[in-house]
Amino acid sequence: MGGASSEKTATGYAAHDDSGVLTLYTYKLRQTGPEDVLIKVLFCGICHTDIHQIKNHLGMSKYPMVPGHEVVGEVVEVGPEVTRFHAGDIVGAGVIVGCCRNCGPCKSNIEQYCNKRVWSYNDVYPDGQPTQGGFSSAMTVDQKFVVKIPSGMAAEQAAPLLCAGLTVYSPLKHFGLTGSGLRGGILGLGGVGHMGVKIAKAMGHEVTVISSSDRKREEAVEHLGADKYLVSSDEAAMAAAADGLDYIIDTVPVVHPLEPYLSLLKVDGKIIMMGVINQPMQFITPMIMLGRKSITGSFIGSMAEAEEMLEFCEKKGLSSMIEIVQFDRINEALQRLERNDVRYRFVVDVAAGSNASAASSND
Ligand SMILES: NC(=O)C1=CN([C@@H]2O[C@H](COP(=O)(O)OP(=O)(O)OC[C@H]3O[C@@H](n4cnc5c(N)ncnc54)[C@H](OP(=O)(O)O)[C@@H]3O)[C@@H](O)[C@H]2O)C=CC1
Ligand SMILES: O=C/C=C/c1ccc(O)c(O)c1
Ligand SMILES: [Zn+2]
Ligand SMILES: [Zn+2]
Repeated sequence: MGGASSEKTATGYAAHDDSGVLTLYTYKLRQTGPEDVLIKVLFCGICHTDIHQIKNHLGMSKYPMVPGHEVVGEVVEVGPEVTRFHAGDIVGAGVIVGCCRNCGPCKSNIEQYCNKRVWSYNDVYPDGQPTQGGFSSAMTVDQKFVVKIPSGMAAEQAAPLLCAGLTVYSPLKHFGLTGSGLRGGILGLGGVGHMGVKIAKAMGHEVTVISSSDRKREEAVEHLGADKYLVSSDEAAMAAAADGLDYIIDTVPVVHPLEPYLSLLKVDGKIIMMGVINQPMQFITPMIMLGRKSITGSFIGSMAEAEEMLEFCEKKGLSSMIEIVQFDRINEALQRLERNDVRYRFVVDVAAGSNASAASSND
């Protein structure tokens, strides 16, 4: 590996079109700037958003695209103005790698809501260079968007916390839903949903999983600690559970009716939409008026919340439930995730499958 100014390359798995298939791709890494951290990727979780982006569900995909935004790696080089990280540190990076630093959200430390946010992939830096994500041997990330992984946490277990964990922690904090004794619902028991169960339980909530099938019942109760399990098509069970929940975290990634879930909320209850759904959704207004209910949304979390969430998980001994995937089996994992066949997050073992050392330098 060369010095901070040498040109480096990384090798990752990239989508080249919307077919869903990733193939190996070598590209130029952004130069390690004064505030940048060069990370050798160790593990990267696979989020359903990666499928949305690879398959162009949002109509904004640019190829070649190296996805992956639940990144854990080892710092191998830092720019001269980096104060918070050193070579050898185990760190994480997530969905956002840049923001304007001047707007209202940036000044309020909720930079995920900056309109000039830079996404970790499928985006460009202000200089026009494409961003590429964590299904790759290396990433260069501004120190503002890097977090330290607590020393007691296994790197592979930490990866899903950087998107899935943060995505549930942030709205629970923001909407004041942290008190013990609250009754929470988790709609859709996938990567985000399973972290929802774990984090809500750790906050002392009574947690109901609402799933599309009975297949995950035993695991949800026995392994994740859910208190109740509802199958959304079981009309009698849904009716019996009406008016019982303070909030529902809705992680379903496709269009679905909202009325059955609004019915489960108490007066003043909230449904917090997480799924990225690029089609209109419907509800009739009495469903929210007659109960002062809210339909709201939330987008990942801030870097400050990411640090807080990692501390919370460390303190409570929380980790994710994962299936490790070899780097060259990434396409199989993507197909299984799309078929709803994962318990509960795939994490790609990037370092074991990267021939390239972190980043190759050509000087
Ligand atoms: N707002 C934000 O900041 C973030 C948004 N997201 C978005 O949240 C959504 C969920 O992400 P993630 O948890 O990674 O996804 P997963 O695929 O891991 O989980 C989604 C769950 O939804 C349920 N489901 C119902 N219908 C379908 C369907 N047709 N296809 C697949 N799943 C279905 C399944 O649960 P069950 O079997 O229990 O029914 C499934 O496990 C995605 O749209 C993702 O883009 C993700 C991270 C951050
Ligand atoms: O997985 C994290 C990203 C979530 C996301 C939310 C909203 C949106 O428009 C996206 O493109 C991604
Ligand atoms: Zn994600
Ligand atoms: Zn901003």
